[in-house]
Amino acid sequence: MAATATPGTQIVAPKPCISASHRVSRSRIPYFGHEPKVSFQTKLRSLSFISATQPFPKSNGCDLLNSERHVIKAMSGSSDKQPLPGLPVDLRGKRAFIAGVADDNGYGWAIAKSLAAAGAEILVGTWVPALNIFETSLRRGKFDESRVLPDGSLMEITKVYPLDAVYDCPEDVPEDIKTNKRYAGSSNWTVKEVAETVKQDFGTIDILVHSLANGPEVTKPLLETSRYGYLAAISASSYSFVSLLKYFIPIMNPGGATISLTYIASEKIIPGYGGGMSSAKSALESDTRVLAFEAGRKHNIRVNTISAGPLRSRAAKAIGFIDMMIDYSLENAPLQKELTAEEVGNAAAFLASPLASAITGAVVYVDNGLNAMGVGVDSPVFRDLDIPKSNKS
Ligand SMILES: NC(=O)c1ccc[n+]([C@@H]2O[C@H](COP(=O)([O-])OP(=O)(O)OC[C@H]3O[C@@H](n4cnc5c(N)ncnc54)[C@H](O)[C@@H]3O)[C@@H](O)[C@H]2O)c1
Repeated sequence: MAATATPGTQIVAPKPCISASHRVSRSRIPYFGHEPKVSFQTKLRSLSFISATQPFPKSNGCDLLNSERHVIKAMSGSSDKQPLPGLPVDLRGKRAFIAGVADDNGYGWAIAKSLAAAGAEILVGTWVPALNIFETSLRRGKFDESRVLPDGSLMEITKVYPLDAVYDCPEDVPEDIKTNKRYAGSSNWTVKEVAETVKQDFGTIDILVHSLANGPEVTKPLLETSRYGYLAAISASSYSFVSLLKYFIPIMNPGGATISLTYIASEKIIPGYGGGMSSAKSALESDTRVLAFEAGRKHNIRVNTISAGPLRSRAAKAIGFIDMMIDYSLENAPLQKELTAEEVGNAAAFLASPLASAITGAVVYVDNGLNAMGVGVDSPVFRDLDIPKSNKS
């Protein structure tokens, strides 16, 4: 089991048994459609209002049998799953694992929210050095404002797993990382171990999201990038996706979907996006096609990547020129508006849903159309051209 606490809760238990903070709206009751292999006790423990160290409350007049009946109903999928009107992105009964969530500013968080809004149960994988602060912030309610879903309920994260996607299994972890104090207190965080723990906890998942990247020399031009920096960028930003699929596909239900995040620097020159990160994104896109074939044929799993426009995330701010890229997009993209993380989240929810059942091996651009431009129309050479400006009404 992962050595982390489980923030949030998913189940509506009978009122006398839980505090108000544990109550969630009816729309957040999960459907455990595919997981009968897990024991009832394990399921109870995995539900976050009962932590692994806290026994199920027996005092204060709780009707335990009633509670159990209630939980069993939620887990059995026998809840009244009514068809929604229209053509909705309906992910009720699906479980998603999102790798690369460590705050509420990035694409991973936005994708988690959109998947949750569509009804999916949310598990996240958080980089070990960022785990403590993320869990503490979650617990203290620092993210509560950004947890609000369109229906007014709060996004619930059923479990946070420590993860370092640069390591596949314990044998790969070097001594200096094993003894690093930022890793002390966490265990089972290599990709293989996380997949095994998710399997123990929940049996299966339906959606896998890779929203992580790292390039230690990203601020250096490619010509000045070391072999170490280049390979580290590929390892953290590209191979990590291959590794996640390798270990998670065996616990994914057929018909499932996987999504990663890429950037236009994979195919066009973006000065400033260095350190081998452009190469890493090219590899990620190429792998998306090959993995789509392999995962599609063998497991009926779809593999897509979203080429997202610029967002002021923590990782992007570290590169140092994100505001320039946002300004450039505002000036030059067909749609003259700032891209929101939610727009990428919603595209991911669509791609993960049955509505996208024939889409695989694709690079899907969610960037206000910037990728389609052949020139930057804000260049002074175009000053005499009558270029339409958006009507920002
Ligand atoms: N922000 C942008 O402008 C932009 C544009 C296009 C694509 N993207 C891509 O979106 C994805 C998410 O990035 P973001 O910009 O939302 O920033 P972010 O900081 O929210 O996400 C990056 C995450 O990667 C995690 N991470 C780093 N190394 C890791 C490792 N070894 N194991 C596990 N997790 C690790 C970090 O802790 C962080 O949570 C990345 O793939 C990024 O390249 C971002």
